[in-house]
Amino acid sequence: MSMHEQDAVVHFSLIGLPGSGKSTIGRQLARQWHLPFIDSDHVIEQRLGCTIKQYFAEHGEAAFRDVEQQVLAELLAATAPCVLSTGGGSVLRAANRQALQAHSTVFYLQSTPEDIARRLRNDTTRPLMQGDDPLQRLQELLAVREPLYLATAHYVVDAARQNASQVSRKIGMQAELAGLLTGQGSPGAAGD
Ligand SMILES: Nc1ncnc2c1ncn2[C@@H]1O[C@H](COP(=O)(O)OP(=O)(O)OP(=O)(O)O)[C@@H](O)[C@H]1O
Ligand SMILES: O=C(O)C1=C[C@@H](O)[C@@H](O)[C@H](O)C1
Ligand SMILES: [Mg+2]
Repeated sequence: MSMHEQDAVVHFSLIGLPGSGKSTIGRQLARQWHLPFIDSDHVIEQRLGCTIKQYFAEHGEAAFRDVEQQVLAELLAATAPCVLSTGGGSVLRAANRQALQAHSTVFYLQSTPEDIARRLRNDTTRPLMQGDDPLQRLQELLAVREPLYLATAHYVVDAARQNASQVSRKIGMQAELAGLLTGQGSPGAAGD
């Protein structure tokens, strides 16, 4: 889909595997671009009144995906532009893929399971990462999701073996080159 097919209010959204840096980099971009930062996982937890991990344990993944779809639709329909970091599984539902593409410029943070597993080796918060073999889990997730991330993204960003600031800078340059930042304040002015 080309940019002119999108609605007038265009958010910037980040998609990618759990641990690929969506929340970290989204926060940095929002600061650079003087836009509000919204993390859909955070909004979901506020709405649920518990952590996503607890909700998964009590209600299962399908119930979580229903809430996620509802929250994403609401956030993407909002009239003020923002930087939106999504949950790692946001692309699993076609309705989410369509909403993300139609209402935002989508950046896929493409990383490797090896990189992410190293980064998350001490993490205990991500429900899908708590098995015996997180690397294998990430490889399985990538096999299912990579085609969906690629089909949803307007831009694919190589985020492997680079720190978050490097990735943010790269996205900033890409957005500037593509003329996506008109009216968004001065990119890079806030530093990173
Ligand atoms: N490019 C990077 N290089 C090194 N560490 C990073 C990078 N991006 C993020 N991190 C670190 O990796 C961890 C996971 O990052 P983050 O929480 O931003 O991922 P996420 O994509 O939002 O994950 P989730 O889908 O589970 O919400 C954090 O500790 C963060 O500081
Ligand atoms: O990859 C996933 O399916 C998930 C990633 C997190 O961001 C959360 O949205 C939740 O833990 C599910
Ligand atoms: Mg996150």
